[in-house]
Amino acid sequence: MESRYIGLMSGTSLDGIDAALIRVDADNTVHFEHSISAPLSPKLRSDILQLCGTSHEEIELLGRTDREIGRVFANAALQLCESAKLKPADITAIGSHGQTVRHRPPNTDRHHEHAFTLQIGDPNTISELSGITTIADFRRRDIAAAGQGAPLVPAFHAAAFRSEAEDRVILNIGGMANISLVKQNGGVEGFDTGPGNVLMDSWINARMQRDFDRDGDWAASGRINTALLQHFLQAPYYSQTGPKSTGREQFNMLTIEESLAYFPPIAPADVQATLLELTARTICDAIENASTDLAPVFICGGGSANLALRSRISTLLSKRVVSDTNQLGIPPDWVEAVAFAWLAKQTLNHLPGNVPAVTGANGPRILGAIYLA
Ligand SMILES: Nc1ncnc2c1ncn2[C@@H]1O[C@H](COP(=O)(O)OP(=O)(O)OP(=O)(O)O)[C@@H](O)[C@H]1O
Ligand SMILES: CC(=O)N[C@H]1[C@@H]2OC[C@@H](O2)[C@@H](O)[C@@H]1O[C@H](C)C(=O)O
Repeated sequence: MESRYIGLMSGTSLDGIDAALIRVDADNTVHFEHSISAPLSPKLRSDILQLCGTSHEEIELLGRTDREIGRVFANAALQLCESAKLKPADITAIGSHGQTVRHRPPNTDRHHEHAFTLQIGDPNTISELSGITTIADFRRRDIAAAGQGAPLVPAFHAAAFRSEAEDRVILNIGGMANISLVKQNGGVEGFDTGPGNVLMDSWINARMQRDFDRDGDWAASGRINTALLQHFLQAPYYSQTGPKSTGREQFNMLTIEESLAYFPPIAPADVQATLLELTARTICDAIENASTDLAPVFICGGGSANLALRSRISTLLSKRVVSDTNQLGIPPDWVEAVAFAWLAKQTLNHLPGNVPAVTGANGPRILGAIYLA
């Protein structure tokens, strides 16, 4: 029997809520059917940013924002149903990623007993207001099993994008960037490579009050500062081996400013050009190390629309075919939300959603909790 799921995602970039509708056939084939994006109000965006920072936090703001995100996520799900001419009763479940406000995975200075990750967007509220069973809190079970809690999309990439003819690299460029190496033999590897759009977004926001550098035009107008690039590349994250995951805690405006303090003033456009080069280089180095047999690369996430970044990635990976997930049937902007719709299906069917080889968890785990309608 076929069933329908909704995936709700608000990522590190804070550019809005992505809501995607999938249909899953009796043979488990996933079809991307419909999508909408819903904005975050300036007030909610600024509250979330405050919670992502390490100062001025308070339980009141956390509790209030958790409920507010629950409300806007529920509305996004209802709007998606309306737009797809479906009733809430037609949807088996929502998979809600929520909004990450802190990600402290286990790593060299934090053992798994002290690791935690926090995604907010109250699933009780989503279930109550939408009338749709909601599955949420996907990452914390993996952390409890000594995993990174991220990235979680590799299991979906393997289920949806595997080819029997070739290995494939799926590159997601969101706020952070992550790769999945989907092997033709059924295996999958993956990790966060480091910054995706987050550093370029932060810099243009600080200097030009724009949310992002459209098409990478500003970066393309500047020149790469080699010394600054080398300085950025020394961040320990890039040379760490996986399992590894990261977030705004490690890559943010403060980390840019700390590096700039070592140098005489650098033209802002040159800084942007250098940040784009850093992003492209760290992504491509990670791909070359993970996949030595020139597997083709399929890009997804908002960064796939950054023409200058895409062109630089294609140049650095010139021996490979680089395209995007449109070639695989899902438009780049919707892969993450679709992945959380699919993860909801996994949980509802008591199937694991993590890949222990990716996250480092002690074993496969059924992720999240179910909030019945
Ligand atoms: N035309 C464009 N030119 C340049 N950058 C773009 C363009 N369109 C989108 N982007 C970038 O994509 C970002 C949004 O990407 P996306 O929605 O994948 O992020 P996200 O949901 O926060 O992802 P994640 O959860 O993986 O961090 C924007 O902040 C911007 O940097
Ligand atoms: C903690 C968290 O929210 N991480 C996100 C973020 O955005 C990209 C990268 O960092 C990845 O680790 C993850 O998202 C995707 C959806 C994942 O879990 O696969």
